[in-house]
Order: sequence, then C-alpha cells, then structure tokens
Amino acid sequence: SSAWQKNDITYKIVNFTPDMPRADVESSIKRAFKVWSDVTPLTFIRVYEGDCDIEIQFVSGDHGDNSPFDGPDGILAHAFQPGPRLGGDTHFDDAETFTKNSQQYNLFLVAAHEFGHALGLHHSTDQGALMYPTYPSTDPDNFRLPQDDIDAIQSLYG
Ligand SMILES: CC(C)C[C@H](C(=O)NO)C(=O)N[C@@H](CC(=O)O)C(=O)NCc1ccccc1
Ligand SMILES: [Ca+2]
Ligand SMILES: [Zn+2]
Ligand SMILES: [Zn+2]
Repeated sequence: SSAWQKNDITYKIVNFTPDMPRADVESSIKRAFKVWSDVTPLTFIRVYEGDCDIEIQFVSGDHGDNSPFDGPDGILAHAFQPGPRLGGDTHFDDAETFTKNSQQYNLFLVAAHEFGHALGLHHSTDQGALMYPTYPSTDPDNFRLPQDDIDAIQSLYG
C-alpha cells in the first residue's frame, strides 16, 4: 500500500449531504481524521479552495471515476489510495442516510474507515478492526481504534 510522503495532509469538504446539519458533517469528518492523527505524526488541515490532498464529496450513482455507486445500502463509500489527483479522494454514496448517532449509517464511522484507505490502508481480516470490510455494529459514541488498525497505520507512519 502506498503512503503520503509527508505528515501534513490537507482536506476539502467539496459538498454536503442533506441528511445532516453542516456542522454535524464537519464535526464527524474532523473526529474521523482525529482517530488517525491520535496515533501517528499526521496532522489534517482543512482548506476551502485550491489544491488539497483529500477531496471529500457526497455523490451518487455514476460520478465519473469508473466506480459508480449502487443506490441505498451495499457500497457506502470509497476512497483512493494516497497519490496525486484522485489519490486520497473520498466519496460518500449519497443514496445512503448518514447520521451522527447509532442509526445506520454513522458518518463518523464510515469516514474513519474511508480515511484509513485514503492514508494507504487496505481491508483487515480482523473482525474487530475498523478496516474490516463491513460496517460494524459498535456504538460510535464509545469508539476506540482497535490495536489491529493502530499497528497497520503505524507501520506506514510513525
Ligand atoms: C469494495 C468497496 C468499494 C466496498 C466499500 C468499502 O470498503 N469502502 O471503503 C463499502 O462501502 N463497503 C461496505 C460494506 C460492503 O459493501 O460490504 C461498508 O460498509 N463500508 C463502510 C465501512 C466498513 C467498515 C467499517 C466502517 C464503514
Ligand atoms: Ca450504496
Ligand atoms: Zn467515486
Ligand atoms: Zn473499505
């Protein structure tokens, strides 16, 4: 898996989902990045215009990157491995309902998983890992990053 060759990563929220107030989207995204910055030397800086590393968008169906979304459920989001242009970009399927609570699908949990990919992680075979392929039934309010994910990210940055 590739990795960013720097510790200061920029991100831009290009658009928002109608499911939640903007402030809740912003805080969910910010907390999802903090999951990873808490255990690495990485820092995440939000930018509002111009170039950035991780572009965040809510899109649905075919949205021009040869990885079309599939309507409600199924695929919830995807993120591209670190690199130029599309690298790091993170797309959320806006056919889903995103929430800030334990109802499906909690935006913070989905974003934390996707940002793992955007930082270079692949899926884990550990069923308790954040990077396990399927959405967990954990309580998002008491989320703690599992050791499997800490080990994986610290093998790339640390
Ligand atoms: C083949 C990829 C594009 C599937 C896609 C994914 O893994 N994105 O990172 C995805 O949306 N997976 C679903 C599960 C599935 O399609 O079977 C998911 O819930 N991903 C979000 C997720 C997964 C684990 C923890 C938190 C959130
Ligand atoms: Ca979907
Ligand atoms: Zn996409
Ligand atoms: Zn994934």
